[in-house]
Amino acid sequence: MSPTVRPFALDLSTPLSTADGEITERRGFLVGVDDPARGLGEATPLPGWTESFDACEAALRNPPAAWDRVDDALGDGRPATPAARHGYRLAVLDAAARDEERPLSAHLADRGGFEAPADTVPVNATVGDGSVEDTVAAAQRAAEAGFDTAKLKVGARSLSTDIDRVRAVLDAVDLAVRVDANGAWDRETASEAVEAFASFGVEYVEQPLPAGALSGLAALRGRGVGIAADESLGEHGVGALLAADGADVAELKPMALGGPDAAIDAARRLLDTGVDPVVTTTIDGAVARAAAVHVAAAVPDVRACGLSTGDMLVTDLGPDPSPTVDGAVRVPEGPGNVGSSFDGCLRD
Ligand SMILES: O=C(O)CCC(=O)c1ccccc1C(=O)O
Ligand SMILES: [Mg+2]
Repeated sequence: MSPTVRPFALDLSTPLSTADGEITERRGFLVGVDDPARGLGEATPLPGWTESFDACEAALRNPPAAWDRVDDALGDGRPATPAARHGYRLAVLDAAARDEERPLSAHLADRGGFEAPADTVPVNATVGDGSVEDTVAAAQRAAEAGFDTAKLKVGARSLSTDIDRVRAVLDAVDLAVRVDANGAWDRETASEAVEAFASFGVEYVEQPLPAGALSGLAALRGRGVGIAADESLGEHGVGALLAADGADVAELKPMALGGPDAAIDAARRLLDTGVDPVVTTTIDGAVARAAAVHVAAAVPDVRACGLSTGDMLVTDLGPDPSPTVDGAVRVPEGPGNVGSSFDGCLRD
């Protein structure tokens, strides 16, 4: 049966500025199914990372039969419409967990063969591109709010300016710092960046090279700073990333991978191969953020995740089910993804 599909649009209070452009608004769909219970999902496409808004809607209105073959969430790489699959599969998984009267995190932990899920997940503050002064000010606010880790967007300015930004933050605040270049650098610049950031004790450098450069990423490893894959994972899939030995850390975005189940299956394979998964949103609404928190909670001893993104939105789909307190998010207690707090949101 086709799911119920309702569009929404959410503005960001300040655009998130990255080397790959600015994110200013998020448009997507709430998705409802009622088998075996009432389940709610969210599909929030981010073109470049997922299909377009229109392709997402078309897929949701006519869901491919393959989405119901639940044992193969990863398929042979990226699904054609990952955000639509996410919305649909989240609704189905929510319904299943509600039927089992347990939180989605417990359902997902079982699926991954993991122990009992965590109650809280450590998170990083997300700091967009900006001047040295603005970057330090944002890092100071993060430290005061209780974060232990900040992720700084780099790659939009010259490397020497980014190095100044990172050094200024490390001098000003007591935070672990990771940086995300969103694929901006060529091999030579990436090599220089890795050398500099290793000498500062940066935790990891995310996507220093364009998505296609798996062997380039592999060549940057072992130089004193971690290498994280993000866009590369979306483009090539977990199997190819592992085969290339491309990363120490892999960013799992359930919305871009095709669902919470796909993200858990990816986490399982990464952990089995010694790569650390980090779970992040694509700046989603409250329903998909909560689902990403459940995914992260199911991953044993997960590193700080990119899940503290709700504050970037001016309005949201409802009350925040997983607010950030002291650098961690609380996992919604369920049952299902967000308990009963969004019940009725698809009714007129
Ligand atoms: O990881 C985070 O801190 C937040 C998520 C984030 O940075 C992001 C959000 C939307 C699109 C791409 C990215 C990214 O990690 O590159
Ligand atoms: Mg990234």
